[in-house]
Amino acid sequence: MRASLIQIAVEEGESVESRRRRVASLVRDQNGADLVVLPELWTTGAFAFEEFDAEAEPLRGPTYEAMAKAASDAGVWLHAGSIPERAPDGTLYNTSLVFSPTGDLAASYRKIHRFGFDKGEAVLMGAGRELVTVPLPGTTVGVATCYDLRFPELFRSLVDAGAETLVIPAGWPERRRAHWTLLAQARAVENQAFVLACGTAGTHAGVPQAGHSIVVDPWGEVLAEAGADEEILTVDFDPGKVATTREQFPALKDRVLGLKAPDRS
Ligand SMILES: NC(=O)CCC(=O)C(=O)O
Repeated sequence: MRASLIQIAVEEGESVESRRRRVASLVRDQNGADLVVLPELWTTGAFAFEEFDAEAEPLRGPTYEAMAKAASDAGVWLHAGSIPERAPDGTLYNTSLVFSPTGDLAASYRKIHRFGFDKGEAVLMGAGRELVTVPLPGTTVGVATCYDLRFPELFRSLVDAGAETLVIPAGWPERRRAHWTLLAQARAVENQAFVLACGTAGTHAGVPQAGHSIVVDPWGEVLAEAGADEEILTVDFDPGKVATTREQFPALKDRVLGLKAPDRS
């Protein structure tokens, strides 16, 4: 299976409309890939909180239209990263879109863990509540977004739902780059799954982005890692390695569930 992670530079000098056209063209160029992955909130930038409201779109808005067409032009599965979605009731969500090679929407995922504590995304956007897996030929993809990477129980639930390849669009800052690579490897090792994590490059809203998109195999080996700038990271991997790793080192079967601390009251 060939995956291309498009690590887009999100800079303030470029309009959303021209970035959308540019990204559609980059996706169309990936017609030899099976799966193409884009980062989180690449239209606005994940830290451009002030832009979320003005740039929010309905699920089937301009980014949906452009990405559906790009996926079908290239004939690829496309995880189109996420958009600031405005739901019919007016609530904003950080929503990922996954398209099939015919340009049909295969899945959408509203980010569950919102970043910002008492500001930014955490107060401006609603939280998703649903796990999302997508069956692709040869592997089942589990979907999560950026800050979700810090919550291992989400990934374990995705694995319980059948996920073998974990795809994580992000807008991760340079300041916490060490966490990004460490957590991507941890999620791969503990879940014996591929991790494809695609971040942004550039600086927006004064926050330099980490880049360093990364692909990790179920044994925790880094198959490919991008640098800091805009880059297309292409990797060939064998999805069958998930089954062989889980058979040869069956740690997932040794889970002990339902543990409780003794009641000392
Ligand atoms: N957009 C995000 O979710 C940022 C997450 C982040 O910066 C972190 O977890 O650290």
